[in-house]
This record gives sequence, C-alpha cells and structure tokens, in this order.
Amino acid sequence: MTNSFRTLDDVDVKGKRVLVRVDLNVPMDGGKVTDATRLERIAPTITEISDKGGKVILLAHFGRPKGRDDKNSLKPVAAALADVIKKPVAFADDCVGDVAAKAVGAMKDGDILCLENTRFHPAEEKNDPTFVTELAKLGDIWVNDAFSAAHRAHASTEGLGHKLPAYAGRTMQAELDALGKALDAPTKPVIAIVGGAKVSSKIDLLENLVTKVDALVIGGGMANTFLHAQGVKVGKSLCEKDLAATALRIIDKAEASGCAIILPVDAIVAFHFAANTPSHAYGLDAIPDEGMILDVGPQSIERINAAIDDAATLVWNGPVGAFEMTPFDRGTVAGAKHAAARTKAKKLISVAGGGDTVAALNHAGVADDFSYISTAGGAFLEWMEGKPLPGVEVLKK
Ligand SMILES: Nc1ncnc2c1ncn2[C@@H]1O[C@H](COP(=O)(O)OP(=O)(O)O)[C@@H](O)[C@H]1O
Ligand SMILES: O=C(OP(=O)(O)O)[C@H](O)COP(=O)(O)O
Repeated sequence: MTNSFRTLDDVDVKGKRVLVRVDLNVPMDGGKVTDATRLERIAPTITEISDKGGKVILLAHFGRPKGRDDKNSLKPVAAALADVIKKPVAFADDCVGDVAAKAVGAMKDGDILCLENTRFHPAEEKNDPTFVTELAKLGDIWVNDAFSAAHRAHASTEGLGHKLPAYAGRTMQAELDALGKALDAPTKPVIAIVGGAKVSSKIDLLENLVTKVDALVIGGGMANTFLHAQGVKVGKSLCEKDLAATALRIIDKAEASGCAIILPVDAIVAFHFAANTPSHAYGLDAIPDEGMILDVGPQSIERINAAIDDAATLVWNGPVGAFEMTPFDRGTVAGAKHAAARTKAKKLISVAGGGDTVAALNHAGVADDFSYISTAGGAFLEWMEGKPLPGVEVLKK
C-alpha cells in the first residue's frame, strides 16, 4: 500500500520550495489549541524536510469559513505548531497573491512558513484551476500529509497533485499503513460508533458503512437527526431535520444488511449550551420543547457498552455528546473507558479517529490504550467504506 505512490524517500528536497498540505484543523478554545495530536503527527514530515534543507510552505484549512474572518485564522495554530516542532514558524496573511509570494521569496533553506487558511478563498473548495495555478506558483513540489482531509477534492488537497510533482508525507504513509493493518480484514463482529456534529457531511457515508459493519451505534448530533426521523421530539437539539429521509433510508439499508442500529434510548437535556448548566436525564417521549440533548443518558451508556462487549473490532468517529463541557462528557468518557479496558484485556481491536474524537479520548485519559488512533474522522470512515479518497488517489497517478 505505502509504496503505490512516491514518498519523501523519492525526492531530494534540498533548496526546493515544498508545498506541504497538512491538517491544522485542531480543537481550539479561547484562541488556544486544546488538543495538539494533529500537530504532533505532522511534525516528522515538517522536521524532515526542514532538516534536509527544503523550504517548508504549509497549506491548511481551519473550520468552515464563508470568506475571510478572524475567528478562523491559522495564526494561533501556527504559533502552537512552532511550540510542538520546536522551530520557528513564520506566518503569511494570505495563501496566494503578493503577500504569499513575498513571504515565500524571503525564505531560506530549512525555513518553515505557514500560509493563512486556504478556505478564506471559496475557490479552494471548488478546486478552481486558476486558484490551483496560483498556489502552484509558490512551490516546486507538493507533499500531501493531510490524510484527515484526503476525502476532500479541494485545490490544496487534490488539485495541486495534478500541477506539481506529488509525494506522500510521513503521516499520510503511516495512517494508510496502520489502518490497512488494523482494518483491511477486520475481525468480526465489527461495530462502529458515529457521533459528533458534522451531520450533513457524514450522514451519507453511513449508507455504505452499514453494509460493512455488524452494528452501528449512533450518538451525538447525528443521533438527534435519526431520532427526529423516527418521530421523537428533540426540542432545540442540534438536528438536521431535512435529512430525516436520508436517516430512514439508512435504517432500512442497515436492516437489509443485517446491521443492528443502536440509537439512544434516553438523553441528558439542558436548556443552555454551557458547561455545568443544570441538566437532567429524560426518556425520549419527554424531551422538553426548549431543551437540548447534549449527551446520551445512563441507559444508553449501558447499551453502548453492551454493544462494545459484543464486538471484536470497534471503529469510532464522533463524540456521543458535547464532551468539551462537563457533565456532557459522561457518555463519551464511559464508552471510551469501556473500549479501552476491553482493548487492554485483548478482547477488542479499537480504532478511533477525528480531531474532536481524539481530543475526547485524551480527555478520558485512554487514547494510548486504543489499538490505533487516526488523525482522521470523516476521511477514515470513507476509507473504511472502501471509497477512493481524492487526496490519496492523486498521489498514485
Ligand atoms: N448532542 C450534541 N449536541 C451538540 N454538539 C454535539 C453533540 N454531541 C457531540 N457534539 C459535538 O460534536 C463535535 C465533534 O464532531 P465532529 O467534528 O463530527 O467530530 P470529529 O472532529 O472527531 O470528526 C464536538 O465538538 C461535540 O461537542
Ligand atoms: O477535521 C476534519 O475532519 P473530521 O472532523 O472528520 O476529523 C478535517 O480537517 C476535514 O475538515 P472538513 O470536514 O471541514 O472538510
């Protein structure tokens, strides 16, 4: 698998301007990075290119901005990256145009420069050829080290691979290698836990996933959409009501494929989206109109743990509650601890991924006990479905 594309072993980077696509989409709170796993995982690629005398020009997105805004600037992330790699990381306020060209022009061999959020330009997500050409002017070669964004066919994750000599970074290599070893022929029964908040961008992949796994636990914001589709009143919860038909189709497909769908049977509900706000467990027939489901309830936790007990392999993306705020971390922490204990007892192979999921497992103190932690969430699930990932495919050309 790893050698079906060129890697850093196949190029002399000395003196070259190396455009490195990384994933800097890290969890943040109050301008500070709260989980540095993604930064730690890209460190080997950056350090290797810099130590070999290449000019490292980092391209990345942050959040889902509509145009330029301060809250989605990569500037604080670049500073946090410098702390992790223990080398200076310069920053340019734009990823194309004069600002970027000037910053790149000033680089010496071994320097590291981070360019501002590629998504400040709508052309990035459109994979616009003119924008790809603008980016390509800044580099001699392109290295893709963003496995966790490889399911996006965007200018910096895919388009550049058609314009410049393309190479896989060390994290890209390591992720594909490790996931292949753990999951190419997973020991059955296989269970997936999918939660989180990115409902519209992840719901479609569940339709394929239910044909690959024996049970699917749905939690987090994703579960609210399924519960609504089944007629449960979810009050003011995060819920994408227009996806109800998709949710019902997935339930039907799961039934036809022999995949058990495990949805919450109770919920922790609060009236404000804030830590330590008063909250109570409710049955699904009694969710208050003004309430928000922020975690799975105690009976649901028992069902999730029982489902983990029945599994030989677990894949997990998406926290089952708003774990950043106590006490809404209980369901995610309970499931994480249970899966970690089963893994330590050699009864489970556990693979989890996603920026926030990894943060949640670190919060639970069990990330090191999982069999493998991927930096990727959506990309990892799409890989699991067997879908070609554009950011990986372009490396194979
Ligand atoms: N019931 C819920 N209501 C609102 N947000 C939720 C809920 N459950 C989980 N979340 C949020 O989902 C986010 C993570 O989702 P997502 O980005 O899909 O995961 P990942 O980054 O691991 O792929 C977290 O910030 C968490 O607070
Ligand atoms: O954080 C990411 O994915 P994840 O939430 O699936 O882990 C990637 O940076 C992709 O971000 P996107 O889903 O906004 O394209």
